[in-house]
Order: sequence, then C-alpha cells, then structure tokens
Amino acid sequence: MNTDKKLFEVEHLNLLYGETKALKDINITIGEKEIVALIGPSGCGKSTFLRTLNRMNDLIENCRIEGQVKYHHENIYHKDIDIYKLRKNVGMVFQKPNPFPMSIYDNIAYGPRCQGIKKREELDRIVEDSLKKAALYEEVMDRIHDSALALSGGQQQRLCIARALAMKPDVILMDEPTSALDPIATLKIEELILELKKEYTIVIVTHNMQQAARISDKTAFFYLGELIEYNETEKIFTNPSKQQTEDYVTGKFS
Ligand SMILES: Nc1ncnc2c1ncn2[C@@H]1O[C@H](COP(=O)(O)OP(=O)(O)OP(=O)(O)O)[C@@H](O)[C@H]1O
Repeated sequence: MNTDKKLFEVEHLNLLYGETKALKDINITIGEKEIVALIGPSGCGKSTFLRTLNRMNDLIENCRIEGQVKYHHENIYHKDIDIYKLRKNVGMVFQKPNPFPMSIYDNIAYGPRCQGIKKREELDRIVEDSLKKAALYEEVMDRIHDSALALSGGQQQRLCIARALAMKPDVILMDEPTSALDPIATLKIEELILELKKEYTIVIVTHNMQQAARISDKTAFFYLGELIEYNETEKIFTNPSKQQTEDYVTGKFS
C-alpha cells in the first residue's frame, strides 16, 4: 500500500556539468513505498537526476549542484551528511549487471563484511534473506559458492538487487535495469520490483514505456533537463496535462 509519507523532497535543484546545465529547477516529491518511473528522450537528464538522490554525481568531476534534495527531511547535500550511510540507505542497481568476480555468497556478503559483520551465522542469514527477497534463492541455493559470473544476465541482475538489499536500504535506484535483458528475464525483474514495493521505495529510469506503465505508481517526464510533468502513471499515459508529454508517450518523438 502507498503511504503519503514523503521520502524525498527535491527543491529547486539545478545540476551543472562545468558550464552546461543538465538539470533545471527540478521540484519533485517521492513518497515512501512508491515506484517512480523516470522517462524521457536520451540525454534529457534522467540518469543525472537519479544519481542526485544518493550523491553518485559527487564522483563526477566538474559536477555542481544547487538547490536541495531532502531525504527523510534532511538535505543530503549538507556538509555534515554521512555519504556512506546515505548510499547504504539509498542503494543503486545499474543498467549492466555488474557482479564482482567472486562467489554468489561473497557478492552479497561483501557489503555487510565491510560494515564489520564477521559472524558466519549472521552472514549466512543475510545472504539467504537477500537472495530470497530478490527471488533468486531457489535458483542458486545449490551453487551459492560458485562464481557469480556463471549466472545468466537476468540472474546476475537479481544478484545485484540482492547485493543492494543486503545493505538494508529503504530506497533502490535503478538505472535501466532491464535494458540488457531478454523479455523473460525482464518480466522476472518487473515482478520482483512490484514485490519489493511492499518494503522499499524504487526509482527507476526506463526507456520502455510499457514497463513504466506496468510497474510504476508515478511517472516523471523529463525533457532537456526539465521536469515537464510528474503525476500518477495512469494520468501520464492516458490524459497528460502537457502537450510535450503526450507527444512523447504516444511516440511522436523518442
Ligand atoms: N559526466 C558527465 N559530464 C558531462 N556531461 C554529462 C555527464 N553525464 C551526462 N552528461 C550530459 O548531461 C545530459 C543528461 O545526461 P543523462 O545521462 O543524465 O541523460 P539520460 O536522460 O539519462 O540519457 P540516456 O537515456 O541516454 O541514458 C546530457 O546532455 C549528457 O551529455
């Protein structure tokens, strides 16, 4: 069930790469346990915006932020923010599955171990829980100490989701998580995302309009660095308020 509790409140957010403004005065609120899809043509700023939610843009030279991104009512760009804690709470899954070249078990135990969890039983429990939540446990329980690189692309992506879940986040950011997968693996990830919504907030960048319509509660349409329209997904796809949104969702431009 959706709650009306605000998780992110983004206010007057601008982002510059050097002199180029990639995000222009973005204002958006994301609620707890919502799935929010970010759509728009290539280069409109979707991934850039996604990365502002856990400060992944900090890693990019020449990148500068103005405005505020509040997470649980705290500005994450404040100088006293603990970035490691932020990224633990706001996990990320990328376009291409990127398991570490180690066993399935060690991929998931990696983050908790870095946090100082050493007890075998505790790690076993975290690994099992995370694999179950990522709907991968049944498929890999017999080969949990085998290399993660031997898994299929779809399984690798679910492993990356399990790895994020092992950190006990409350948000998962997903940047086109199914674009490298076949339709069946895509469907499995979509089912998983809908299941995860019971416990987590999910913000997902997608080029796949049907995917946004199938899984998200709300959709944000970006164009040339601006947030053109943000509303219930059904409204965006059936009765958008702005002409640009309608042109995009009906395929007049891509
Ligand atoms: N590291 C960077 N340095 C400079 N400019 C960048 C950088 N990353 C992105 N940009 C620019 O910022 C703008 C927004 O890019 P972004 O990748 O956020 O768009 P997008 O909507 O996610 O695109 P796509 O759908 O193709 O992934 C683009 O003009 C892009 O060229």
